Amino acid sequence: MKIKNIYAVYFSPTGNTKKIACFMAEKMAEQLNCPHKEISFTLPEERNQTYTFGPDDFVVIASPTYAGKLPNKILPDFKEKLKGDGSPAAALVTFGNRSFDNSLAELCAVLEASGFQTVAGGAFACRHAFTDKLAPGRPDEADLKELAILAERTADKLRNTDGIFSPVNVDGDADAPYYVPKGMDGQPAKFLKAVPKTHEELCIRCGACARLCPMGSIDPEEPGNVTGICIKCQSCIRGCPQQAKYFDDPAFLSHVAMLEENFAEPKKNHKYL
Ligand SMILES: Cc1cc2nc3c(=O)[nH]c(=O)nc-3n(C[C@H](O)[C@H](O)[C@H](O)COP(=O)(O)O)c2cc1C
Repeated sequence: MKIKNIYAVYFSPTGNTKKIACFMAEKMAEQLNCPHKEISFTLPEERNQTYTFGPDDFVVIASPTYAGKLPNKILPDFKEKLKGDGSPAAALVTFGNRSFDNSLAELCAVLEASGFQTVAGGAFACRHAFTDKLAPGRPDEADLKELAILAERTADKLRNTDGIFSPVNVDGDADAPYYVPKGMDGQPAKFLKAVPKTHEELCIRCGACARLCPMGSIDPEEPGNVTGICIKCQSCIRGCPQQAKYFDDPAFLSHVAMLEENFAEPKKNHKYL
């Protein structure tokens, strides 16, 4: 089949998923000799509109893994705002070196239900949003090389098929429950209500945290005020030029310590065609 446009669509609060999605789209565009565009699905205003793709668009759709699945507060947008018309798609997830569990299976199921044909899938280990000690520096050159090969093989699959694909078969169960985060004591770590704090003496009121928050939950006038839901994505923490944001919730910190203790061994990427 002939592809006319390639899109990279990503939800990516701390940048890893964007990197993976855009790299795959760029490589696919080189392979198939067509233009590529990126669509960020990260900020509230970016998730307000519906994106509809045609049968000769190839769409790379990428999400981070949160608690072993797709981020639950973004799931409704993934389901309702992305529409395909038999559009071939690559489903990609990133994960922070613990496990992608069921996120890729869930993404594939959502895309198939929304009119996409999943022709390729991938789960790529990336630096954990919570800590630089898990998968530090990833995605690195070796990861991108693997992704380039996946792009090459996906392009071959598109060239050699008439436009009808059976859904890609990935690991995981789309209907499985969320992973329950544990603390250092092995017990569930309950930090659902934790919100980022602000070192007022460092904050220069630049508004970066408010602009970057995917939930629009930070008051731009008073960045110490969290006015809505916090999904713990770490966008404000990593995007603050003053390092003025932090989490001090004991259950959250205990979960991060548990991850650092038990999930430091580098994980491999998974690719599906
Ligand atoms: C709230 C939250 C939950 C996460 N849950 C998992 C998980 O279950 N397994 C895992 O390996 N990584 C997990 N991670 C790590 C992210 O999947 C990883 O850092 C991802 O690459 C972040 O994508 P981004 O840089 O595009 O924001 C989680 C991160 C956050 C913020």
